[in-house]
Amino acid sequence: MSNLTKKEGVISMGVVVVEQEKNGVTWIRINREKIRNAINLDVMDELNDALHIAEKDESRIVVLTGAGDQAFCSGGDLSVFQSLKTSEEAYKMLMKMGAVLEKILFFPKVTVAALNGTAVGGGCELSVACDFRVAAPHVKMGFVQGKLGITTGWGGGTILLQRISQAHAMEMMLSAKIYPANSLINLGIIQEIISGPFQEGVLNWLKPYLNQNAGVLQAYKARLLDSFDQLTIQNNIKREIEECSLLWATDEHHEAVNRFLTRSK
Ligand SMILES: CC[C@@H](C(=O)O)C(=O)SCCNC(=O)CCNC(=O)[C@H](O)C(C)(C)COP(=O)(O)OP(=O)(O)OC[C@H]1O[C@@H](n2cnc3c(N)ncnc32)[C@H](O)[C@@H]1OP(=O)(O)O
Repeated sequence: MSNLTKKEGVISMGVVVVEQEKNGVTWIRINREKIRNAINLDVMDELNDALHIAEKDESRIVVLTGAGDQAFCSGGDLSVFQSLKTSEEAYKMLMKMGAVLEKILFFPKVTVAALNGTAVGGGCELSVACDFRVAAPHVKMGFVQGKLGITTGWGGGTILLQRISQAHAMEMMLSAKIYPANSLINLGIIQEIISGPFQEGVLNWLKPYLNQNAGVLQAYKARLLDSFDQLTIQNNIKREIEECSLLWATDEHHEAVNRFLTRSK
C-alpha cells in the first residue's frame, strides 16, 4: 500500500479512498473524477487493498462509489490500455481486474454499488459484482463493450447473468445500449433511484439493513454465497476473459479505441 495518507476514518491511497464511518458503513471511492473514474492498474491494486481493509474493519456494509457526480466508473482506462495490443497482454490485465470482481462477488459482507454517475463498460461490470446497485436520478448504464469490438472482459457478463433475468442480461450486453435510470429499474439491474443529496440518500436507503446486527447481515450474505455455484462461476469468468482477450487483439477493437481517444469534442 504505497502513498497511503490517513486522517480519522479516511485512508487516501492515491486513486482510491476508503472512508470508514462510525455507523457501520465503509465507503470505497475511486478517485479519478477528471477521467470519469476510469480504472488503470493502480486502481486495481488499490481496490484490492481497500477491500482487504473493509473486510477486516468494523463495517457491516461496504459501499463502492466514484468521485464527483458525473461518473461512477467509465471502465478500463483506454488511454493506458490502448498500449495492450496482443491477446496475451490483454489477458493479463483482464485477469487482474477479474480477480478484483471475484473478490467483490464473494465478499463476506453485504456490498452496494452507489452509482453517483454514469457507469459504462467495465464500470457496469464492477457495479454488478456488488449485491445491490442504487443510483442518482441522472445515472445511465451501458455494457458498451460491443461498440468497441470486444465483450465484457472482467467477468461482469458471467456475474450479470447471476443478477438479473437472462433475457434482460442478454439484451443489455448484445445491444451495447446505454439506458436511463428508469429503464434500469425495469431491467432489474438497479434497486433504487436516490433523489436529493446522494451520500445521505444512500445511507437512508441502507437504514433497514443497518438496523440488523453484523451476525444477521453476514449470515444472510453467506446464504447468498451458498446459492452460487462458485466453481462454475470462476470457470465461466475465466472463459469470458479468454474470449475477450481474443477479440481485444483485432483491428476492429484497436480502431474503435483510437476513435474514442482522438474524437473531437
Ligand atoms: C478495458 C476493459 C473493458 C471491459 O472489460 O469491460 C472496458 O471497460 S471497455 C469500455 C471502456 N470505456 C468506454 O468505452 C467509455 C469511454 N467513455 C465515455 O464513453 C464517456 O467518457 C463517458 C464515460 C460516457 C462520460 O462522458 P462525458 O461525461 O461526456 O465525459 P468525456 O467523454 O468528456 O470524458 C471526460 C474525460 O475523461 C476521459 N475518459 C472518459 N472515459 C475514459 C476511459 N474509459 N478511459 C480513458 N479516458 C476516459 C475522456 O477522454 C475525457 O478526457 P479529456 O478529453 O482529456 O478531458
